[in-house]
This record gives sequence, structure tokens and C-alpha cells, in this order.
Amino acid sequence: MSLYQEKWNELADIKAELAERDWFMGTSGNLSIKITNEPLEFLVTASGKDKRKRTAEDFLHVNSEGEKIEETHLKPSAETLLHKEIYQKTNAGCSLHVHTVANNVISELYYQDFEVVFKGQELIKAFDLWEEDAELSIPIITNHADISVLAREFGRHIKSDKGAVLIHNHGITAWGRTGFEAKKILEACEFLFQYQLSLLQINKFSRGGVLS
Ligand SMILES: CSC[C@@H](O)[C@@H](O)C(=O)COP(=O)(O)O
Ligand SMILES: [Zn+2]
Repeated sequence: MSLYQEKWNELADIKAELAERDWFMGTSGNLSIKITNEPLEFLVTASGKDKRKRTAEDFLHVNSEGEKIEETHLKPSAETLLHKEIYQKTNAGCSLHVHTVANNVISELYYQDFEVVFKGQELIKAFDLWEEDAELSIPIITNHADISVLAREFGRHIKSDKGAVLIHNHGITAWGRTGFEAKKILEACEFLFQYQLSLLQINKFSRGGVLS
């Protein structure tokens, strides 16, 4: 099997798993996987598709600038520039972007801090934070309408081969050296967001006297 086909299948399988979680509401979300380093080439989801469906037109082959390098009527994801930033700045091999209610609400709640911080949570170990007092900070950036402005701001927060950035009232992009690692980071983030929202709800009720 060619490297291209191998990477296609890997990304299609990841897409199917995220679809099972219902993380592609209203055609949102986009995914990419690196094929080669030199020259930098990757597969990225076609724009505007229902990403829950598995079809032969799901991904396009693009170059280091995120421009298509195959004959096709398909358009690369509107957010291809964000994926490109990751591959240009790190050794990441896969990047996953999803919109969920939990990541949107967290991005709204902590937007004024430009980050959401997790501490004392087992799942921050997904980011290789092993110390007992370790803290995970996930940056929150403005959802600029101009994608090149968004990509530039996003790029400022790409500091390692794996990581995650929240875009205010939009979604999250998570990446890792492999597809497995990118998915692990994404799932860990979504777990932490859901935990935080549940805790805030319980605190609200108990502090408000409903449970106390
Ligand atoms: C209508 S979904 C929101 C889109 O504007 C975008 O944020 C998104 O995630 C999907 O865009 P796409 O061009 O299909 O990759
Ligand atoms: Zn998006």
C-alpha cells in the first residue's frame, strides 16, 4: 500500500471515530495528516462536507502552503492555514479541529483570561505533565474572521509537537506527532472541559442552596 493510501486510511479511521462522538455538527470540523516532510505535503479534509460520511472525496492532497496539488473540483478546508502553521512549526504529524458545545462554553467562560488552566487532574498526563502540582494551560484566542489573521495568532501558541488551542466560541485544534497522539490530546481536552462544566454546575447548585 502506498504511503498516501496508508495516511488516507489512518485519517479516515480517525474521522469515523470522531464522527461517532458526534463532533462534526453542522459540517463543522476539519482534519489533516502529514504525508511527507520534505517537501511538506499533507492530506486535509475537503471544505463544507458532512464529515460523518466516509467517501472517496473526503481529503485533498496539499503542499506546504495548503494549496491543492491534485486535479480536483474539491476545495481544501477553509481552515487549512491553521493546519499548515502546525506542520511548519513542529514535527507534528496530525492535526484535528472540532467544534463541541463543551469547548465553546469553556472558551466563552475563560476568554477574558486568554487561557483555561487545569491542575490536579489525571488526564493532563496526556500532555506529558507528570508532576503532582503540574498545570496545563490551554490558550484561548480570538475568532478572527480573516483566516490569515487567525492563523497568525494561532501560530503564536504552537510551541511543541503536541498541543491544543481553543478558538473563542468556535472550537479547538489539537495536534500530535501521530494520529494516535493528536486524538489522545483532543479527547483529554474534551474530558477536562466536560469535567469543568459539570463541576461548575454542581457548585452553582450546592452553593446556591439547592444541594446544601
Ligand atoms: C459551518 S461550520 C464552521 C466552518 O466555518 C469552520 O469553522 C469549520 O470548522 C469547517 O470548515 P471547512 O471549510 O469545512 O473545513
Ligand atoms: Zn472550525
